Amino acid sequence: MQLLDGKAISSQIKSEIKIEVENWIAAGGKKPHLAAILVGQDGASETYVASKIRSCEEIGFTSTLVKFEADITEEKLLEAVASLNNDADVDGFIVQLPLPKHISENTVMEAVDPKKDVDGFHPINVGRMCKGLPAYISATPFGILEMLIRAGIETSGKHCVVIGRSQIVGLPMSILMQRNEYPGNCTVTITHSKTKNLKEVCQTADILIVALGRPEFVTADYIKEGAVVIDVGISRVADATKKSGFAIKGDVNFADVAPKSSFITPVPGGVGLMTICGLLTNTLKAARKEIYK
Ligand SMILES: NC(=O)C1=CN([C@@H]2O[C@H](COP(=O)(O)OP(=O)(O)OC[C@H]3O[C@@H](n4cnc5c(N)ncnc54)[C@H](OP(=O)(O)O)[C@@H]3O)[C@@H](O)[C@H]2O)C=CC1
Ligand SMILES: Nc1nc(=O)c2c([nH]1)NC[C@@H]1CN(c3ccc(C(=O)N[C@@H](CCC(=O)O)C(=O)O)cc3)C=[N+]21
Repeated sequence: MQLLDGKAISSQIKSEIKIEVENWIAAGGKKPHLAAILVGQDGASETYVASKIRSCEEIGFTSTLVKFEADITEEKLLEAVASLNNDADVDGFIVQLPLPKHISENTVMEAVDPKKDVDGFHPINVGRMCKGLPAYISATPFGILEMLIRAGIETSGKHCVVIGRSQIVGLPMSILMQRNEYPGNCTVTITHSKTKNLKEVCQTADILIVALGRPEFVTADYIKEGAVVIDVGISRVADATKKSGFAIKGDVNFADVAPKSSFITPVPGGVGLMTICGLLTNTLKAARKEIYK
């Protein structure tokens, strides 16, 4: 078993981005500026925001957090989106998901200017990604691809099973893993809550990507000997021994699964840190106008 160490890989990527930023600024470019809108309280989102702000400071980006109470109207939220769209200093921004039930996530995602959509959630970016055109690739799938590349994991001809079909992780991940390029060329199976015999399907995976949002759901009996296991899950679970009162758990029971895997990501210290790198990379691309002029 080899650990896919998100901490080591992400700190390498961040130091590379930091140099890029310094060169960009030395050449007269402006400091990249990433903003986030956070509505209400969600454990995974708060974890993400805290981690993102720290990273922006480390690599020399400006970061802004815009916070609203959970009872904000959709109209007011759309106004906030429009104001970031029109703010010339902001290169890219994200609206943290999930949003409260009374707000349509699709309406909000479509309101974000595709040029500033560093989450890659706007239909234009999703469509361009599907067609293999230059696009912002959502940060988590992007981070996972980067991890596979940096660990030199072979993907061609492998069976990749993805648990979860969400717009933010499962779906884009599945599309990327089947593309005719490295990392990709997998035979992909997308699974979800209506999938029958999930365990048996997972047992045929050479690469298993787990994003369902249930702490420690995947156990050793789901795993083929030697599989690559990518754990995307982030859940806060009550833990009285921690100062914060909670521990962060993935969707994979690490202790159980690790001995059977060839490569495995830990949580924390795995995919989450790579997501941040994906977001920072997209923001640098936005500042340098690499995808859209
Ligand atoms: N590390 C990181 O950077 C990130 C972590 N996350 C974390 O990843 C997890 C998943 O997030 P997200 O994709 O947004 O979650 P969603 O809740 O949007 O999607 C979950 C998916 O899992 C499927 N699912 C739920 N229960 C089961 C089950 N018992 N068996 C099979 N499939 C099931 C759902 O099926 P159906 O479609 O039928 O409902 C759905 O497709 C969460 O813990 C989240 O916090 C998310 C983003 C980034
Ligand atoms: N519009 C939008 N885009 C997202 O990409 C998005 C979102 N909304 N909503 C919430 C989920 C969750 N998510 C995380 C990303 C990184 C960490 C992360 O950095 N985790 C670290 C730190 C954990 C810790 O603080 O201990 C780790 O796993 O090691 C966590 C969670 C992005 N998401």
